[in-house]
Amino acid sequence: MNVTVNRKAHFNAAHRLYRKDWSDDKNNAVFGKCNNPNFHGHNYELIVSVTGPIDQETGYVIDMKVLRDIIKTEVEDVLDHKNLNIEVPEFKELNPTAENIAVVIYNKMRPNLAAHLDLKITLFETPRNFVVYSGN
Ligand SMILES: Nc1nc2c(c(=O)[nH]1)N=C([C@H](O)[C@H](O)COP(=O)(O)OP(=O)(O)OP(=O)(O)O)CN2
Ligand SMILES: [Zn+2]
Repeated sequence: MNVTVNRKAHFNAAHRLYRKDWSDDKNNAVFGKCNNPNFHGHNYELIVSVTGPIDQETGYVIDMKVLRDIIKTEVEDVLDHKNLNIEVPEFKELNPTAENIAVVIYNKMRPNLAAHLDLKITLFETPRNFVVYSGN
């Protein structure tokens, strides 16, 4: 019997969507206002979902306090109030789209969880735009 434990978090970050190897015209055509050279920001809302069996002794799938601390260390401390393009090494050569941010968060969280637990990342970039990544 598997149960999913969910923990919400949030962070604020600035970014610019563009490719260095494209012309200004092409970046503007593809990314529009998201290609603003002076960057723009989002209030990202994150849901981290961990699925697995209930431990018969503790009644936990995972201790939510442990999950909270992993999110703080691996996500909030790294991304909150940062310029993703400039300050976060993973995005030096990777466009910080919602899709890529979700994959980066997954890859940072995954090693901190026991192998028998499944991980799903749901990331809201705006109240209406969100992505989901489960590692495949
Ligand atoms: N597939 C993706 N498409 C877009 C991404 C992305 O990460 N993945 N990102 C952006 C922009 O960064 C931003 O998210 C767009 O903001 P905006 O158009 O203002 O979105 P809103 O939901 O706030 O606005 P609406 O008025 O509801 O459209 C663009 N595309
Ligand atoms: Zn944006």
